[in-house]
Amino acid sequence: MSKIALITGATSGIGAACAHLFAAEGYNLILLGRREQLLTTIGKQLEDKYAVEVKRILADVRDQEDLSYRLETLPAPWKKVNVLINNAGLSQGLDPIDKGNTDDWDTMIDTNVKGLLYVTRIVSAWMVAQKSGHIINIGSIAGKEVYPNGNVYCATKYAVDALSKSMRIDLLPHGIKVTAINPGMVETEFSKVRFKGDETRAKKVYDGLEPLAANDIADAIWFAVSRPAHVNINDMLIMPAAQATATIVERK
Ligand SMILES: NC(=O)C1=CN([C@@H]2O[C@H](COP(=O)(O)OP(=O)(O)OC[C@H]3O[C@@H](n4cnc5c(N)ncnc54)[C@H](OP(=O)(O)O)[C@@H]3O)[C@@H](O)[C@H]2O)C=CC1
Ligand SMILES: CC(=O)[C@H](N)C(=O)O
Repeated sequence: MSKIALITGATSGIGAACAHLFAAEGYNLILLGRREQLLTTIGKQLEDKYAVEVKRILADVRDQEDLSYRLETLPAPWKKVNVLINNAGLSQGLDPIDKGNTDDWDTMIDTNVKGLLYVTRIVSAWMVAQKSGHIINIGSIAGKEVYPNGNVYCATKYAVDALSKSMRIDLLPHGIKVTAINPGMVETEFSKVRFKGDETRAKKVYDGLEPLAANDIADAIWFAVSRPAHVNINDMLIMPAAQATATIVERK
């Protein structure tokens, strides 16, 4: 059987770009997300174009019981996952701490931290059993430096940074690589989700500069995954040329 990549949040943005790139490289895919129509369409496109096999998992990473059931009931050959891309994540709201919406906080913590942990708990155990694997965690520049009103989103990405470092230690004896990929501004559905569907506000984030595209991050992930067996890329911080820090950008 070909190699297998499991990608969470595969229905848009960085996750969908990874699905295309890994399929083009001949990987069979397990695609996970909540939007069934997109999972179906993307899966079919990749099967037709690249003659790879695709399993779709319609799941919310916050729902531990359902997620566990769906992963654990995969047929045994599909549990031989070579690459796990922990990409599902989101930001909701951009408010000072005294005005934040606590439901948004719960959503971000439950998705970006607890969801990532639930998936990793299961898939890392499969990797330990097979004594190989590569886990890619999608962090952020927001996990390297905080920015005004980023508070809880930044905290979740700092947690991802800490988890990447500690997973690397825990999984070292088992021959499993862990890579943290930390993007700056990437134009995806990210800002639309952050601003709850306000397309005008979302577009403004990228006004006057060329942001990264989802493919730029997929390329970086592929670079990390395609290194020789003795090489691990621990951490990458990738920003548009027009971005210097989380908040300092050059707009024309
Ligand atoms: N775009 C950017 O500027 C940056 C993004 N990032 C990170 O990159 C990752 C991907 O985001 P990006 O591609 O930009 O944004 P998108 O909004 O385009 O993609 C997010 C993906 O996550 C999935 N997702 C969200 N919540 C859940 C959930 N509860 N269960 C399962 N899947 C979920 C969505 O699928 P569905 O709705 O179908 O469930 C979607 O496929 C995130 O972790 C984000 O924090 C980091 C730095 C910068
Ligand atoms: C500051 C960034 O680049 C990031 N996309 C975010 O909004 O957190």
